[in-house]
Amino acid sequence: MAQEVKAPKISGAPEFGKWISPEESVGQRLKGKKILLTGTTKGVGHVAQELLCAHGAFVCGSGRTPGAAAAYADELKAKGYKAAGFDCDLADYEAVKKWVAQCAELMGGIDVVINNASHPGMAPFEAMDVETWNYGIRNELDLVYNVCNCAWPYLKEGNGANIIITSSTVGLQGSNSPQACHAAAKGACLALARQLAAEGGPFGIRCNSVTPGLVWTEAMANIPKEMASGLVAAQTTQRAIDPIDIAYAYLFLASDEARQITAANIPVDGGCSGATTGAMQGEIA
Ligand SMILES: NC(=O)C1=CN([C@@H]2O[C@H](COP(=O)(O)OP(=O)(O)OC[C@H]3O[C@@H](n4cnc5c(N)ncnc54)[C@H](O)[C@@H]3O)[C@@H](O)[C@H]2O)C=CC1
Ligand SMILES: C[C@H](CCC(=O)O)[C@H]1CC[C@H]2[C@@H]3[C@H](O)C[C@@H]4CC(=O)CC[C@]4(C)[C@H]3CC[C@]12C
Repeated sequence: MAQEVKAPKISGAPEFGKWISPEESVGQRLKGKKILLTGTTKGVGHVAQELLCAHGAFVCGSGRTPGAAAAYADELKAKGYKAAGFDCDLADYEAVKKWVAQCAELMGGIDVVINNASHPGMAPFEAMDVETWNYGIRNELDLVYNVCNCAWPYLKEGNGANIIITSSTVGLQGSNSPQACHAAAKGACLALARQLAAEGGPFGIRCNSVTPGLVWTEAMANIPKEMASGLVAAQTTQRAIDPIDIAYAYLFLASDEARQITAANIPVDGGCSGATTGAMQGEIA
């Protein structure tokens, strides 16, 4: 049964005035922000949790390996940052509801939700069985619904509230990698981000997406060298994308610097989605 929706927060004449001044923002771009960040035990999320903490945020992370997210958060706390980490299978709605409530209680609310965690089901389409498809939808799309739906009531009370959904260049364009489910789920993430921006606007909630190209995380270490150079050659920047490049996009979109940016997508793909170098993208088996 759908719950009753409270009246929108914003109506009537615009309020003019400054939220931040340039000197105030130096080194404190996320001062006081309370951030939920999914998937912090490795890859982009691991780098992003430290970067966002370093810019003044309190960041609560999550992981599937028991104890891993908490252990990493302890390392960040030892550096003087405000961080926490909990075990949570984000594909399990009830587990997410508990995780979100735990984090909201710990931080005293939630201002930002960054849907970074994801795990694709990969196979050539003709060989993609229903289990692989359902696994990918559960772990690339359903988990975004779970986290955003559970966090929504807290965001309505948040300060400069916003959601970031991490998609992929494959959500924008097909590729020669065997990833039909990954493409479908990441394309749906783009549509969901625009819709949540529309429904969140009256409640002061922004929503944006990020579409990374190939990011050189630990998981990519065993990609054959000729394939790796093929993938980078397809980027106009001709430089491998580092996990921190995605984390910088999170930092900007989460901050009040992006207060007038919503329903937007930021490609962090070395130029792949906007221009071609003529070089072929290598196929990732
Ligand atoms: N690495 C790449 O080349 C690209 C990555 N992306 C996207 O960027 C985001 C981050 O990617 P990476 O850091 O490379 O991923 P990763 O595989 O290194 O890390 C993903 C994290 O999410 C967690 N996770 C996955 N499913 C989960 C679940 N059901 N419950 C709890 N935790 C779960 C994993 O345990 C892991 O900690 C993902 O959304 C990915 O789809 C998009 C395009 C390219
Ligand atoms: C094989 C990777 C998943 C490994 C795993 O965790 O099981 C895929 C994770 C992200 C994918 C890449 C991403 O979607 C961006 C690129 C999209 C594109 O157009 C070319 C293929 C990608 C490099 C794509 C390849 C598969 C991943 C690395």
